Amino acid sequence: MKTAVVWFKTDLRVTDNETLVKALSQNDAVIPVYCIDETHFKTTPFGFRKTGNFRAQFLMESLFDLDKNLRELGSGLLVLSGKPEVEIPNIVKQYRAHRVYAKREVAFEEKNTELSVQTELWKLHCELFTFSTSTLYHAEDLPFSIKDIPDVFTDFRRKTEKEAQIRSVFEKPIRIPSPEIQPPDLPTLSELGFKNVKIDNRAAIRFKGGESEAMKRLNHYFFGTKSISRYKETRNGMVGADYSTKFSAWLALGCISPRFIYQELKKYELQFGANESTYWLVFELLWRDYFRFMMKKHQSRMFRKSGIRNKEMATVKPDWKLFESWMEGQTGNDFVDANMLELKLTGFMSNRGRQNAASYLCHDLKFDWRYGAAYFEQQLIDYDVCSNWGNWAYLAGVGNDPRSNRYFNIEKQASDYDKNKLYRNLWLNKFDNSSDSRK
Ligand SMILES: Cc1cc2nc3c(=O)[nH]c(=O)nc-3n(C[C@H](O)[C@H](O)[C@H](O)COP(=O)(O)OP(=O)(O)OC[C@H]3O[C@@H](n4cnc5c(N)ncnc54)[C@H](O)[C@@H]3O)c2cc1C
Repeated sequence: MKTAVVWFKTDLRVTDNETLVKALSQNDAVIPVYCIDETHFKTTPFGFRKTGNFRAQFLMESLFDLDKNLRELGSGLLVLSGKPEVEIPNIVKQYRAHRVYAKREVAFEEKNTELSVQTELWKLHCELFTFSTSTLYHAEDLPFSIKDIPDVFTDFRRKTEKEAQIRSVFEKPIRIPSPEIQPPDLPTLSELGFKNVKIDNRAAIRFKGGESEAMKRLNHYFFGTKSISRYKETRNGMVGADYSTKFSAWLALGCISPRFIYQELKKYELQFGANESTYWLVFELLWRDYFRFMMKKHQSRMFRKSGIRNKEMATVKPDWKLFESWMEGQTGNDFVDANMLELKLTGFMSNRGRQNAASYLCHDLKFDWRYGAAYFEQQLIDYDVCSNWGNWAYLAGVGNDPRSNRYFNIEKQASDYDKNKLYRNLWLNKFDNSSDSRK
């Protein structure tokens, strides 16, 4: 009897999960496993936690939902805590598994963890099989080798759209043969060292983790409200649930795949018509792909202060009081402050807000951009290593931007995108908006 471990990471779904499907087709039984990696909850060299409470909560909800979905297919999720390079081999030994299947990583730390696990598995004569499962276009289908991918997005997009095809999705398995798996005992936020998350009733959306919630959000945005047909005009908005898709948090943890979104988008277009807005979502998902491919191409250079351009940025000696005022939304610039408060109190900020808040830190305060990226890493509910560090480097002027200085004139941005101060008034008023805490 051939038994394999499926090691879930940021692919917390059963639909369109090639890793799971391949493990099922090549083995008699599989053991779905998630390891709560202790390093993900440590403090980084920049002084922030790698994961903050909003994402921790979202992760636990996603694991709960994945277990439920796996159980409906006859299996369940085995949840471990510790170091993957210790915990995954232990499970392999316990179940005498001969293979481990997992998502393929591209970023520096994640890749190192993957390699450490692989090294330990080799000692047990167990092989690690990995699959690229998080992009719209598969890396192998691109019209360039990774090292030749253009460093300018438009060049990448045009050629890719012209010459590559998007693969179809992997259907959800019908049944998962597994040994009996006890329901997981997920840690509470306080066990992970966090206070309970408080819901601010001004939050654009109540993000709840898991594939089931991701599907609900997609159906709401596409077929329920048809908001997708207006996306191109509304996507720069800042107030409310439906100015943009809000798919990011579910995409970041892999509760939904970009190819599944694409498949549903095509269904929607057949039924209700295609327009510039429906296309624009593909355009944005291509940005997401792009930062992942850039990470694969440039690796640890994506995290350097001088970035992939090896460009020295003129920064000032760190003034931590100033940095704190930025984090706390107390710089005195009302547009930046409103955005930073939204991030602090909800774990989310619009794309327009992120661009302005990042530009302000890099170009107005002349702060080392990596501190901003590290704070976002802690704080964002939708943190994705490639999208976060890639966008930050881009805005700091050391990344993939062909323009030499992407400076945002914040006053102009505020009057263009928040003309009637609706957004600023929402976040800068003084009364307490936090409501009940959730368990
Ligand atoms: C400084 C900075 C940091 C960022 N950090 C992250 C991050 O950690 N995680 C993350 O998912 N996005 C990040 N983004 C990109 C973008 O701001 C968010 O994806 C978006 O605001 C999420 O809201 P949405 O899902 O409603 O987006 P929508 O406008 O509905 O876009 C749909 C999807 O397209 C993708 N997308 C859109 N814009 C971008 C972009 N510029 N780069 C990469 N993907 C994009 C996202 O997956 C998003 O969910 C960052 C942008 C900036 C400027």
